[in-house]
Amino acid sequence: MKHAVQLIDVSKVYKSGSNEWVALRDVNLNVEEGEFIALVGPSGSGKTTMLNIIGLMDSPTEGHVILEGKDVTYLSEKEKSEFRNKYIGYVFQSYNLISFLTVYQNVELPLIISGISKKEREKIVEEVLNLVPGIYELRNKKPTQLSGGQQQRVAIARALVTKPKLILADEPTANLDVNTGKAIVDLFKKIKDEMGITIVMATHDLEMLKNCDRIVYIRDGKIERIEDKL
Ligand SMILES: Nc1ncnc2c1ncn2[C@@H]1O[C@H](COP(=O)(O)OP(=O)(O)OP(=O)(O)O)[C@@H](O)[C@H]1O
Repeated sequence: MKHAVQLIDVSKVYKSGSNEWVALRDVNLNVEEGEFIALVGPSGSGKTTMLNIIGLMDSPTEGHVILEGKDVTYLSEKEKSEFRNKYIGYVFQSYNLISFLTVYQNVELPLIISGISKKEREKIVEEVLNLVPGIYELRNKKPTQLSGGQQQRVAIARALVTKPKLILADEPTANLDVNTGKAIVDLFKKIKDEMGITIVMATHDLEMLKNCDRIVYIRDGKIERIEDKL
């Protein structure tokens, strides 16, 4: 099976003045296409740094990032941004929706950035609003009028609208109560099983962990162990 993501000897050192902080050290990881990987580790262990490096939002200090079989470590900022728009969807803990845009406009935005025509955008946004349960009827509302679970479903719709091959998610259920969180877990299950999208997610949510394929335990910037789920 083809690898969706490969990290080869990846290290990340943050420098501020004369201080250095090693956030990742010699990380090696292969993620297969269609796989759901959960990153688990204590606060400050390097999960977000790893997601940012896989998502081309941050560069490694050493090592290589291979996405879709292509070494993307040294692409220019413009090339990285094109790659991100085409290939990757992001879901954050705090939803990161734009407050002055409606649900519809939030979901539409990545398509505007990708230069898709208005007619085509209408078709795709309609499709995605129907694909994610319970948000079509909210399409004219603003994010502040929605519950946390509804906002997260809109954020997931926004991540799906460009038909990414990879979804990166950082603690997507951390701000939600158990029942609302379960709807998000079901949605990620659907994204994996029905859409075949590769998922890499930092999470401590037990319901989410039940649905992933492998759990990668991270401590002090290193992969401590990888657990296969049966
Ligand atoms: N821009 C930065 N500059 C300096 N240090 C940073 C920066 N970003 C992260 N770090 C440090 O790198 C380490 C790893 O941070 P990271 O956010 O990846 O951890 P995490 O596992 O995602 O933690 P949490 O679960 O709390 O979000 C932390 O010690 C953090 O303080």
